[in-house]
Amino acid sequence: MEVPRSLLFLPASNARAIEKARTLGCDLAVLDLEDAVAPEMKAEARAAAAAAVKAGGFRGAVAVRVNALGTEWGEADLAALEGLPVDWIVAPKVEEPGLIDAYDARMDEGVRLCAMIETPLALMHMNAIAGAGGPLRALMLGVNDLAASLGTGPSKDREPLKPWLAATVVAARAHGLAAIDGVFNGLSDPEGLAAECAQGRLYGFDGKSLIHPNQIEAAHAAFSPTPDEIAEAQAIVDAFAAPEADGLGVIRVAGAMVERLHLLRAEALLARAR
Ligand SMILES: CC(C)(COP(=O)(O)OP(=O)(O)OC[C@H]1O[C@@H](n2cnc3c(N)ncnc32)[C@H](O)[C@@H]1OP(=O)(O)O)[C@@H](O)C(=O)NCCC(=O)NCCSC(=O)C[C@H](O)C(=O)O
Ligand SMILES: [Mg+2]
Repeated sequence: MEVPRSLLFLPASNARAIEKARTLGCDLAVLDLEDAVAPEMKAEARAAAAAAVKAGGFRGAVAVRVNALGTEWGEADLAALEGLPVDWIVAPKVEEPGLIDAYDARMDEGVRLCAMIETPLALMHMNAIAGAGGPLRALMLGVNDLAASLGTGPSKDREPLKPWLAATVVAARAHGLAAIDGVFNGLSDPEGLAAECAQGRLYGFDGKSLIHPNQIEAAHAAFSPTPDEIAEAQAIVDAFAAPEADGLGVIRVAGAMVERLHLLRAEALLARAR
């Protein structure tokens, strides 16, 4: 599975943004039907998202964030995507593992599901949600809704959200899912964005959700393996491939102890770099 590094949200009601998204290098364009679309525009946005997915032309993969099942729009959003070449469906505010089955029953075979974790109840149920199986392939933290529902105060480095950044990565890793970091709301704060992308990578996230085209490059810089990481991983692979490493579980590489678990990690990093 290709894990996206950059997931660019755009309101499906914004035709110009859809056109623009087709020209951009984001790994995944997420046509939003939920919070970026006003209630009176929901039906129009749904039709626009379906038409855009059908027409294609995106450089990367394409997703639709539907309204939650249980809202007055959720069922119709999913029905409108039936038979269309959508790569991912993003499900907002998932709070119960049973919901994953409900999405599964309404999704075409082969379409991947990304569950958004953005409420206190979701945090409490995260292990069960992540382990629900079916089409679920990723967890995405919804930091705006989460901060609002937790009542956290403003903080430069996301101090109050740190336990939940880590918990999301833990739940994703425990069940073999991709972990996607939340959005950065600043539109003209490249340093803040770079710092937050780096923080997400440090916590173990695979990619970041974005809100503006000018955020794509920072996500790619943070979530792609660096030349140093590639060189280090290649050195580990080469060292274990050497005849003298035959039958050894632990060796010395560049002055450090390296075990076979590091070999697996190095191989995964090289695969991601390719
Ligand atoms: C935030 C914005 C409303 C800002 O829009 P605007 O001021 O119009 O941006 P610019 O003038 O700088 O735009 C320059 C050009 O780029 C295009 N554009 C802008 N944003 C996007 C985008 N997201 N995707 C594609 N293209 C975009 C403009 O059309 C201009 O194009 P052109 O005229 O051809 O030069 C706007 O950026 C925006 O709507 N962003 C997305 C908002 C969104 O989808 N929000 C929902 C998800 S975020 C969230 O809440 C996650 C989660 O649920 C949580 O709880 O945390
Ligand atoms: Mg949200």
